[in-house]
Amino acid sequence: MTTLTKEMKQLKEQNEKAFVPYIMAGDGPLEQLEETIVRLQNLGATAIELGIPYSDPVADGVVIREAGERALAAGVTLDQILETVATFTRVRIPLLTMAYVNTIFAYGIERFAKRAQQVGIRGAIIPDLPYEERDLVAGPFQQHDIALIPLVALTSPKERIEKLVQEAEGFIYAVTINGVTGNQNQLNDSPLDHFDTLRAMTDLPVYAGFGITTAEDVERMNAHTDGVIVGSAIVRALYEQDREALEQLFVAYA
Ligand SMILES: O=P(O)(O)OC[C@@H](O)[C@@H](O)c1c[nH]c2ccccc12
Repeated sequence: MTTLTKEMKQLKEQNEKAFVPYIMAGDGPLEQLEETIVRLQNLGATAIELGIPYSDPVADGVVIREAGERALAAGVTLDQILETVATFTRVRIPLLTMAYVNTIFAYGIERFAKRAQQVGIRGAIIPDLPYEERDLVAGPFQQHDIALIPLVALTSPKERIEKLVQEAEGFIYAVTINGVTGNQNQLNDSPLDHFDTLRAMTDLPVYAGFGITTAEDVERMNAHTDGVIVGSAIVRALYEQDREALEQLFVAYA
C-alpha cells in the first residue's frame, strides 16, 4: 500500500471530506508555485493535483487548455517543475501530478518515478494511460511509492470498474460526466447513484471530479462521495486573481 493510500484512507475513516484543487504548473512563474500551493493548503486543500502542461491535452476544456498554453509559451517543462517542487519547504499536503502519458514516457518512466519520489510527490494521474497498459508504469511506481490514481467513468461496465478499483492506489477519481474538463452545464444529479455503487465496491475513498464549479456543487457531490476535485474553477480564479471566487469554493471546508 502506498503512503498516499494510507493517508487518504485515514481521512475517510475520520469522515473528513477531501478537497483536491487542480492547478496548472507554470501558469504564472514557477518561483510562485509554492506560494500558490501554500495558499490553497491554508484554505483547506487536502492534496494538490499538479497539472503538467502538454501540447495535446485531449481531455481538457478551454480554461485548462489555455492555462497549459501559457505554461508552454513560457517554456515550462516537467523537469523544471520537478526541480521546483524539490525546493519546497512549506508544503505539507500531498502533491499528485496530472500528466499525459507521452510526457512521462518522454521523460522516462523509471526516471520520473524516482525523481518524483525524491522531491516528495506521492501520486500520479495519467488520464490517457489505458488500464490495459498500466503495467508499463506499475512496477516503477510501486517501487518508488507513487500511487497510480485511476480515472473511473461511471458509465463503464461493472466488471471493468471492479477491475480498475481492485488495482487502485490513493483514491478513485470518479468522473462525473463524459466529456472534457470544465464543463459547467452538465452537472446534474445523475452521477449520484453511481457514486454510491462505486463506494460500495472499495474501501478506498472515491472523489468526484469534472464540472464541479460552485460551493453548492461541492456540497451536493460530497453528500455521495468522499471528496471532490476542482480544476477549471480554481485555475480561472487564480489566473484572474479573483480571491473571492477562490475562497468561495472552500466554504464547506472552513
Ligand atoms: O476542470 P474541472 O471540470 O473542474 O475537472 C477537474 C480537472 O480539471 C482535473 O482533474 C484535470 C485536469 N486535466 C485533466 C485531464 C484528465 C482528467 C482530469 C483532469
